[in-house]
This record gives sequence, C-alpha cells and structure tokens, in this order.
Amino acid sequence: MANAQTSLDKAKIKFLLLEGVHQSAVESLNRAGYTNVDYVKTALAEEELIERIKDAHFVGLRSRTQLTRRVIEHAPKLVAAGCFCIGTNQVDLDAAQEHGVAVFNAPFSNTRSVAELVIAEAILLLRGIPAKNAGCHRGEWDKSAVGSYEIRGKTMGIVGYGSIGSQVSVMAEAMGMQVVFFDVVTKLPLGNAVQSKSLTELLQVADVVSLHVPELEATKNLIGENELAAMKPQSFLLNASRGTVVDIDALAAALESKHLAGAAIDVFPVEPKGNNEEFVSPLRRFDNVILTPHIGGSTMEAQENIGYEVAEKLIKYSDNGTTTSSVNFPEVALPAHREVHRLLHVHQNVPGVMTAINRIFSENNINIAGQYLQTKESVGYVVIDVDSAYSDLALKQLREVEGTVRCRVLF
Ligand SMILES: NC(=O)c1ccc[n+]([C@@H]2O[C@H](COP(=O)([O-])OP(=O)(O)OC[C@H]3O[C@@H](n4cnc5c(N)ncnc54)[C@H](O)[C@@H]3O)[C@@H](O)[C@H]2O)c1
Ligand SMILES: O=C(O)[C@H](O)COP(=O)(O)O
Repeated sequence: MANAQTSLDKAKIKFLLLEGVHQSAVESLNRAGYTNVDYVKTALAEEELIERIKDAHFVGLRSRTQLTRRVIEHAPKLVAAGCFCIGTNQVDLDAAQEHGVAVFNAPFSNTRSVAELVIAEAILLLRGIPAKNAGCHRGEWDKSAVGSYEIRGKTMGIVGYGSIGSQVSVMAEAMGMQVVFFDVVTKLPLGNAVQSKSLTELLQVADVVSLHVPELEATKNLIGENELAAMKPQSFLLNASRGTVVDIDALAAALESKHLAGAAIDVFPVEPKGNNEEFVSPLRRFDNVILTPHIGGSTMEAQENIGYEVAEKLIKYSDNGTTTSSVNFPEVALPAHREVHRLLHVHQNVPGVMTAINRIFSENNINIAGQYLQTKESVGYVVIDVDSAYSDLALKQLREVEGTVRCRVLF
C-alpha cells in the first residue's frame, strides 16, 4: 500500500514538516516516494506559517505550532495535518473539519516516556532531592533525613486514567505505592488501583497528585486555589499534561505557604516560543519544585516512533484514502484499489448530498466497484471505486455537487 500511486505526481505533493520532527518521518515519506519535504527545525509564527503552508498538501507539527482557523483558510491545498505528539489542542479541529483537513496524531508513542518521568519525579520529590541538589550547587551541605521519605506505602493520586495515567498506575504499584484515580469516565482499574468518586476525594488522600487530562474547556484550572487547599498538607503536585490545567499563581501561593511540600511541572500556561526565549514563571524561585521545559514525551525512543507512526498515517491517507484513527474526520479503513480509480469526496454532512452523488453514477451509467461512507459531526467522507475510464467524468461532476468540501482521485 505504501507505494501505491496517487493521481498527482508524488514529487509534487508537498509535505511541510515543522518543529524538527524526527528524521524517521522524512525517511518514511521518502521510502513511500514522497520526496518534496520542506523540513523546518522550529515552530513558525502565524504570518510565516501562512507563507510556508500555502502550497503544502500535508503539514506535520508538534505542540508548539498553532494551526489556527486563519492558517487553515490560507492553506487551500492542505488535505491533512499530522500532530507528531499526543495533544491536538494546538489545531483548530473544527476549522480543519470544515475545510476537509483530516488531523492525525500519535496517541501512544510517547506515553511510556511521560510515565517514567512522573515516577522518577515522585521519588525525587519525596526524598527532597530538588532542594538538596540546588543547595549542593550553591556549596551547601545539608546531610539530613528530615523531610525525606520513600515512595513505598504512599498514595499516588492520578487524575485522568488514560494511556499515560494508567501506565503511571502500574509503575507506581510496582514501586509499592497505593493508587487512587479520578476520571470522568468509569475505567477498568489496573492492579489494585481504586477509582475515586470525586476529584476532592482523591485530593484529600493522595500524597502525590499527578495530572494526565487533556486540554479542554472543562480541564481549564482544574487545579485551582480550592483544589490545592483540599490536597493533603505536605503533599506534592505533578503536572505533565497541559499548562492550562493548573492555576499557576495559586500553586505558587500553596508552595509559599508550605501547604504543599513540592511540585514537578513540565507544562505551563505560557511557554517560550522557542529555545532562545527566556522562561518566565512564578515557580522559578522554589528549590523544591522540579521545572522541565515540556519534555515529558521528549525521548529519542518516543520521537523516533512518533515519526514513523504519524508519517505512516499521512502516507496511508495520501496513497489510499484510509483515515483510521483521525481525531476529527470520519474513520474509513480501505482495501487497496487495484485496477480501479478511487474517488475521495469530502462533503458537508447535510441531507441530499449522497443522493446527488449517487445520481451522477446512475445517470452516467458508471458502475460502482466499491463504496465506503462514514460521517462525523458536520462532515461526510465517501470513497467510491470506479472503472478507470470514468473517473475523469465522475470527478468533474462530483466537484459540482452542492455541499462538496473537496474531492480528489487516486489511481
Ligand atoms: N508533557 C508532555 O510532553 C506530554 C506528552 C504526552 C501527552 N501529554 C498530555 O497528556 C495528556 C494525557 O495523555 P493521555 O495519552 O493519557 O490521554 P488519554 O486521552 O489517553 O487520557 C486522558 C484521560 O483523561 C480523562 N479526562 C478527561 N477530562 C477529565 C476531567 N475533567 N477529569 C478527569 N479526567 C478527565 C479522560 O477520560 C481520559 O481517560 C494529553 O492530552 C497531552 O495533553 C503531555
Ligand atoms: O502532546 C504531546 O504529546 C506532548 O505535549 C509533547 O509535545 P511535543 O512533541 O511538542 O514535545
């Protein structure tokens, strides 16, 4: 499937890859015949992105690039976007859907890296290592067991029991911790973990609270002044999810008052746009806080696997039309299209469109070799395999159907 033909010469299909995604992505694209790759090591500000994306068919990005409605409106050729990470909050998914741009991500490849970091941070914080380390760097020698604890026997509270949260759960139990978790969905508890009935119930019993929820309206400031006050005195807060989930000023106050004994924060409400910009945060002054520059998923293993995973999804969509695991698009898993031409029609999901499409085939006496239809919210995606002699005519007429967002052909 990887070397299937597309109607447009593959060398003309442009991939814009941003934020230094792993070379494994470029290798995969080249191997599949896609050699027109514009590789950029950084994120781009909106104006520059608009300039660069205007003739791109595919774009690859990580968490820093903002794929806004305005950018999408200035990308007339764009058929898909690949987020080489888990989060897709940096993409205006509604605008992408409306413009027929399928969005893919890598939901699993970096989850182990985040879970490992969380366990390491829990151990370091309970031992008081961040402050001891900072002291030693300043020439201090504080040899003392006061305030240093094992994690064995302590309670890990996990908020968001998805791919990452559930792995933290298994690892924490393996280290001898008890696990409680809170999720808006009822989840199968792994091992001896127990699902809490409410966030407050979890906050009241956990020695370490680790956040693993997506960025949503409902998770904005999920942990604010009241939630911090509900946490056990001398407990720890870990956030490697999204910066918007924690009210950072309220956290600074809880650390200042010594209600919390420490924290480990990887993501921030405002993050520097690039590695040359200063990192500004009210948390910088605390020795008992581990601060990391949004690197929870940044390991060589994770990045390489993400490169392969997302590139593969973009290649499949380009070569064959398959949209399996898209986050905003109807999911269709398609067989190979041998000896037929494949028409891919993206349309508004409104009554009458499919009738108009099917009329084209019956009125022109075109035999349909295969038809696959799926809808999602405001968008419909129909794939029609036809005899090669008829694809030109069908394509022309399909583009005229009212409600058409985009239409292309693969042969
Ligand atoms: N720091 C990093 O580098 C890094 C790396 C990977 C992922 N992340 C972030 O971590 C987040 C979680 O990743 P994941 O793979 O575990 O996602 P996931 O979708 O597998 O799990 C998220 C879980 O949160 C739950 N949830 C949603 N809203 C909730 C709420 N209000 N209260 C409690 N639970 C809620 C969901 O039901 C789900 O079980 C991602 O969305 C991403 O933003 C950060
Ligand atoms: O959503 C994610 O997977 C993480 O936030 C990592 O994003 P990054 O690839 O920009 O580091």
